[in-house]
Amino acid sequence: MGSESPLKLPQIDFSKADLQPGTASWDCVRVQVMEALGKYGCFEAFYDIPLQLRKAIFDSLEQLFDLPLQTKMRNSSKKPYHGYVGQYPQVPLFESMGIDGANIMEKTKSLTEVLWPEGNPSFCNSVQPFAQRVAELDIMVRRMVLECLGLEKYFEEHEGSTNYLLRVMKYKGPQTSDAKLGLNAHTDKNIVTILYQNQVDGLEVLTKDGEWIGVKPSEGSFIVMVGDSFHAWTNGRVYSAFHRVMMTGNEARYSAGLFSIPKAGYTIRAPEELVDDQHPQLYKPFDHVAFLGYYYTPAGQQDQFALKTYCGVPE
Ligand SMILES: O=C(O)CCC(=O)C(=O)O
Ligand SMILES: [Fe+2]
Repeated sequence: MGSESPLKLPQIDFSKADLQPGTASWDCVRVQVMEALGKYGCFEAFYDIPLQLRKAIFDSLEQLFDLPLQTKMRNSSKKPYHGYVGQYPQVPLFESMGIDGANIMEKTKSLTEVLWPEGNPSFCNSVQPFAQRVAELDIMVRRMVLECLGLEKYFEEHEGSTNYLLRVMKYKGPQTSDAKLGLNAHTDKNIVTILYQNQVDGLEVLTKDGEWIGVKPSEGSFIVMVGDSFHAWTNGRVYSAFHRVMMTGNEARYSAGLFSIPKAGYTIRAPEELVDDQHPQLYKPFDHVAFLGYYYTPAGQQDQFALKTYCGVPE
């Protein structure tokens, strides 16, 4: 089925002022989160970000992608997919820039200086607060999942084991009403991804039943999505969904994804509480950086089930 499918992602309201652990509204949201992430691997979150910041972030993205290619390419990184990525013949509409540690002002500032040696305070002053605010949502979601699994004792370890990468994307409009591939179908490899987009839709999510849902977030809402590492850590209790971007029309789509990513040296291992006869262990413990070593080989890039190939436990 195409993106005309009437299916919709679950919508969850995080905009209540008192959404704190231990409150009745927290417990109510947490049940919805667990249900959505178990079933779809993602949901739409209503979450307040000041209107001014929302506008500023898209102004910053436009400025960034309008820079000359040579300038954008100055953001190179040893870590795969953390620097500038684009100009791929298979996905000609797509380009993306990684902002490693975007929630930390020093880090965002140093990338800003690479791109704009003359300075660009409005860029840091939109990107850093945006990433910080979205990181708070990431933490809430992860805490809720751990609580639902009765594993809150692991929360601090879990929280301390990740870094944030803000990856911002531009997809050119294909100038046609035929849907063109913006980004290949994939599952994210990290813990949790939180996506925010402008008014141009294009994201599609594959359900467990094999139907593509066209995602049409309301203005100002976010898409929260589980990555393979969280799926593995929970021994499958949360699902990591395939998703892709399909583009039509003339307008450019801008999106920003905050990725929580396991730190190098942290072994992802499902806690013993989550492994039993009904729930046999799905993956052997693995190091995320080593796994990416496989994923970014030519074979890994062709492999839709890279994590399973890399460390899946045979049934
Ligand atoms: O642009 C989007 O909405 C999706 C991007 C995405 O899936 C990714 O960067 O992993
Ligand atoms: Fe993705």
